[in-house]
Order: sequence, then structure tokens, then C-alpha cells
Amino acid sequence: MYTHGYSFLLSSGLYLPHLKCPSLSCLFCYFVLKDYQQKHPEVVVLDPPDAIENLHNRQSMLQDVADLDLSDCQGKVCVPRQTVVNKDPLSIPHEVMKAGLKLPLVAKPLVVDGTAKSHELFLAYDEFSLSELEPPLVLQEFVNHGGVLFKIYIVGEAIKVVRRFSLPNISKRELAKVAGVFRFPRVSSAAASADDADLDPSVGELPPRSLLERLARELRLRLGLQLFNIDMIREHGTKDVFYVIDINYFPGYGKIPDYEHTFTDFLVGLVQSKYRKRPTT
Ligand SMILES: Nc1ncnc2c1ncn2[C@@H]1O[C@H](COP(=O)(O)OP(=O)(O)OP(=O)(O)O)[C@@H](O)[C@H]1O
Ligand SMILES: [Mg+2]
Repeated sequence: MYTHGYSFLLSSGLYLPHLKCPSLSCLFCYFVLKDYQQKHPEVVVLDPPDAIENLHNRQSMLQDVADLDLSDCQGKVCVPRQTVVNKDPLSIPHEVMKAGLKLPLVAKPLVVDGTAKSHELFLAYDEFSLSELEPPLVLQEFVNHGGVLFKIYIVGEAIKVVRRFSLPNISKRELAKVAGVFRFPRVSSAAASADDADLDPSVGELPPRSLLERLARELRLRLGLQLFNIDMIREHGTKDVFYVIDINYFPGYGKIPDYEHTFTDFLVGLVQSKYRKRPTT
């Protein structure tokens, strides 16, 4: 079994030995896997490296969500308005104005490559301080969401949702009073689960199941992936307007209750469907 960052390889129902790799998006692993795939076309590569690569860029990762039309569903799923600045930090204020983005903004490194630096995020309260940031960056409108985030884990056809604490709302008053760009800690690794917290139902209520099922199915097809998670927030003050802010490949499934069963069911299902497809001799 090849677990780190990339796909599971199944060869006639036997797993390959586990290869250890320190990085979630190691280029070496990427080429090893590509090479292996070419030499062993009989092996099922669950999630193709090229599709995984798509999630390592914060601009391309959200494109498929932006293209979705779920208007016939119970709710709306959008992506925050955003723009990309590749080079000149001094051009950021102008680029933000050109794109018509509203403050405050979240500044995120464009490429997610498994390093701590690629997860260094900043909140920007005024346009002039934006030049202090280091491109290449995605600048995204901050969406007030009541401080709760939904992590939606996809394992093939299975969907599991957990609640995590997130950044608090930013009021107009605070925005008017504060200036500058501020680095904020990696909330996802620090935050405790919000599943047992006494949350205001208008904030903590899970997104409708039918919406999640449709979203997961569409993204599985469009991204061409089976093992990923979606970070989604509900726009504060609405019941059913959601924003996808991040998609991660092969996330820490340990955070979902009963993940062992979800995973083994998925793997057993794969082996069974492989055997079913085999021509009988
Ligand atoms: N547009 C946004 N509006 C409001 N909050 C946001 C927005 N984008 C990000 N955040 C907050 O910042 C956190 C981290 O953002 P994001 O998931 O995009 O970055 P990341 O580097 O992948 O972080 P992590 O690895 O912790 O998930 C989110 O969990 C959320 O709390
Ligand atoms: Mg995230």
C-alpha cells in the first residue's frame, strides 16, 4: 500500500509495500509513481498523480467548484471571490482593486507543497499593507461564518462530516479600526473538534445531506479523485449559502470517527469490483 500523499496501488488484490515519504507532495514520489504506472499497466492507480497535482495550486483547486451549478439543490455552494498575484508585491493593492475584492482578505500562498510556509496565511485589513506580502499569492475575500468550519471527508462514495472551530467573524467596526496584515495560526491543526460544543444551531447545523451528496459526487467526477476532503463554511446570517475554501488530497482521516471501517469498506469494495470485472476463463 502506497499511502503517503498519493494513491493506493492495487495489484491483483495485493497491496504494494508501504513506501515512506516525509512530504505530502513530494516530486520524487510523483515521478516514482508515474514511472511505476507506466511499467505496470495492470496495476490500478486509484487517484492519478496529475489529478492530485491539481489540488496543489489554490487557484486550480477551486475551479471545479466555481463551475458547478447546484441550483436544483437545497442550498448554494460558491467559492470566495479571489485573485492571484504572481510577482510584484507593490502591484497587490492595484490588483485587488482591479478584481473588485472587498476587505478583509485572506492571503494564501498559491502553491501548497507540504511545507509549513505554504500554510502561512495572513489576514489583511487594509489595501496599503498588502504590499508587505510575498507573492505568488491567492487573495481571497474573508467570509464571516460564525467561527465554525465543516470538514467533509470523501472516501469513494462515503461522506463523513466533522465540525471544527475556525476564525471568528470580523465586524465592520473592527475592520474600520484595524490596519495591517496579520499572520494567523494554522487553525485546522490547533482547533479542537467543535462537534461536542454547544453551538448556536444557526452556525453549527450541518449542511443538508442531499447537498453534500451532490457536491461530493460532482467533485469526485470532475476532480477525478476518490480520497480527499473539502473545507466548507456557511456564510454567517444565511441558512444555506456555503463556500468551499480548501480541498485537500488524502487528508488526516484519523479525525473522523470510525475511520477504520469507512476505509476498509472502501478497500474491500475496490477489490470486489476488480474481481467482478475480471473475464471468466
Ligand atoms: N475565505 C475565507 N473566509 C473565512 N475564513 C477563511 C477563508 N479562507 C480560509 N479561512 C480560514 O483559514 C483557515 C485555513 O485556510 P485554508 O484551509 O485555505 O488554508 P490551509 O493552508 O489549507 O490550512 P489548513 O491546512 O489548516 O487547512 C480555514 O480553516 C478558515 O478558518
Ligand atoms: Mg484547509
